[in-house]
Amino acid sequence: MTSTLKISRLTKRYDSVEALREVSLTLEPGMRMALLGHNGAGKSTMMKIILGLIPFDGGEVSVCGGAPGSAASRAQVAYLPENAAFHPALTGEEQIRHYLALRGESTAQAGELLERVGLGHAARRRIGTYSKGMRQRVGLAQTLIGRPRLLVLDEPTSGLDPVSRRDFYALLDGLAAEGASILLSSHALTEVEARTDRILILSRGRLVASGTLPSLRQEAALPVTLLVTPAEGRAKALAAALPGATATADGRLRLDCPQADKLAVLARIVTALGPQMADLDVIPPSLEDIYTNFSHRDGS
Ligand SMILES: Nc1ncnc2c1ncn2[C@@H]1O[C@H](COP(=O)(O)OP(=O)(O)OP(=O)(O)O)[C@@H](O)[C@H]1O
Repeated sequence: MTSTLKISRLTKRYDSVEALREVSLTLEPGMRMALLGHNGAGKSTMMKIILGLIPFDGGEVSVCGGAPGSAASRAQVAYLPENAAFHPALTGEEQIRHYLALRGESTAQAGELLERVGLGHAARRRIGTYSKGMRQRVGLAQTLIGRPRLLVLDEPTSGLDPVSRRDFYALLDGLAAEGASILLSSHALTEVEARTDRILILSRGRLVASGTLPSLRQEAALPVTLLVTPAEGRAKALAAALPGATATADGRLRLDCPQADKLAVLARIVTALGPQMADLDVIPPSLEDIYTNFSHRDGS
């Protein structure tokens, strides 16, 4: 299987700023990858290099088998900038027809593309009357032109409401299922946690973590939280039996334990204290916890 994107030991400097330092990653067909990092971590720089918009200083980059910015790779890559700007006087359909013409594609597909992103009903309205979410969908429709193999999306859901975000990710899921690779940057960790397959964390230009969520959880070795709800009238007895636990505002008991001890601790609690409990929740570390952990390891 040919990787859609292969980057090895990529380094980029802007004068005195080292924006990327020896960053490596591989993106396979059908994979949805999230690029996370603080402001100035190097995410946009990496995207611009992939698109062939700026040169780099060291390492190798192969985009759909070609050099970034080459005609072959450009034909297979789509890009959605964070704040895509469109002509307010054009209708959604006119704008997409324009992009189709630029790409040498049949303009007759405009309606279908807008339908796909949920804008069929507004296709003939001027973009100047669209909401931010609707404009973002025009941008997404534009990225679908020519069935790209790689979609590079810079904070694609910023400013979208929860339902629009869910619809947006559902669309990405469909594209990935058809074999497209997706690289997106985001600061919205909760949605990334649920809707991507691989996570990269950049900090000050260096890749501080990369992998699936379970593998990053393991690597971070953060504790698992057990939340125990006492049975009626058993709160005091339960608190006494769990001396390491702290009381939460909603009357539950919180116990943190190392991931490796989770099953043993659970077995012990359930066997010894089962009748005193009304419920027990096991909460793994969130992507936010993991992100914070790796970012702090880097000293930032
Ligand atoms: N044209 C430029 N000239 C000089 N320095 C630059 C230039 N573009 C980016 N930088 C610097 O390179 C570093 C990485 O910037 P980049 O825009 O890639 O970060 P980012 O992760 O996309 O940040 P954000 O989340 O804020 O969009 C920053 O220190 C930034 O100031």
